[in-house]
Amino acid sequence: MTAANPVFVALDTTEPDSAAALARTLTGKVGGLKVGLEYFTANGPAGLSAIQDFGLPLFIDLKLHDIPNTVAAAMRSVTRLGVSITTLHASGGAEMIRAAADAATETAAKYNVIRPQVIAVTILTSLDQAAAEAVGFSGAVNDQVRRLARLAQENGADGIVCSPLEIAAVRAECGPDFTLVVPGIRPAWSETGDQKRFLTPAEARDTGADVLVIGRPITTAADPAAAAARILDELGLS
Ligand SMILES: O=c1ccn([C@@H]2O[C@H](COP(=O)(O)O)[C@@H](O)[C@H]2O)c(=O)[nH]1
Repeated sequence: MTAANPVFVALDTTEPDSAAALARTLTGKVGGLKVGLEYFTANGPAGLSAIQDFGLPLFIDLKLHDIPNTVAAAMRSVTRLGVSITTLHASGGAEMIRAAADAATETAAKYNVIRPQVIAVTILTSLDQAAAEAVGFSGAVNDQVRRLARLAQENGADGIVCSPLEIAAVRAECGPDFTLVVPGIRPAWSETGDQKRFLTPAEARDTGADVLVIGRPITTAADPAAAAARILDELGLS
């Protein structure tokens, strides 16, 4: 039996037609679709209609970060969209994470919709050690990510976003059932761009990532379907 495809493609565009075209061409080659701030601020919830008929789980990466009351209210709205995964920032604190997780649970039950996995972003993969220190994360990034992962887990988050470099530390801290969503994925043949903490798809998967978030190596390739197929091949899933 073929293992489940862990690749969620990041459809970072403002255009529903472009997102739908990519989703169409990548169906069968990716395990899920992710849209984030770029898409959601341009199109709102209505924009999801362009990508929800491909039979693939949807991940809305909103990285909520505000006071608990505000984030809980936003999480109620996100939950009603019926998506599989959504995000908030772990640095919003224990009370904020707990309020969001509870809001997702209550809203899913009330409207009989799928409860999204509530996933806490630890330290953005675009930050290297120096940049993380400059925003106040003192000490090794690895240790700070592990600390935030524990905070998220203790307050009801289903998992975290971390870079591939922290997977082993977080697994050791949080156990096998905590979902690790991992961007900062760069095949050896792709450009790194603004990602500072990255590994290849196979390295990240083999270290224990559950979800591999991959955008530009696929979406800006001359042939996105071929790029996705090449990644699947490297993962031994083709
Ligand atoms: O720490 C984080 C959190 C989220 N992301 C998101 O993942 C994708 C990565 O896209 P690439 O084109 O493969 O770099 C993008 O949507 C980010 O918003 C992240 O990269 N790092």
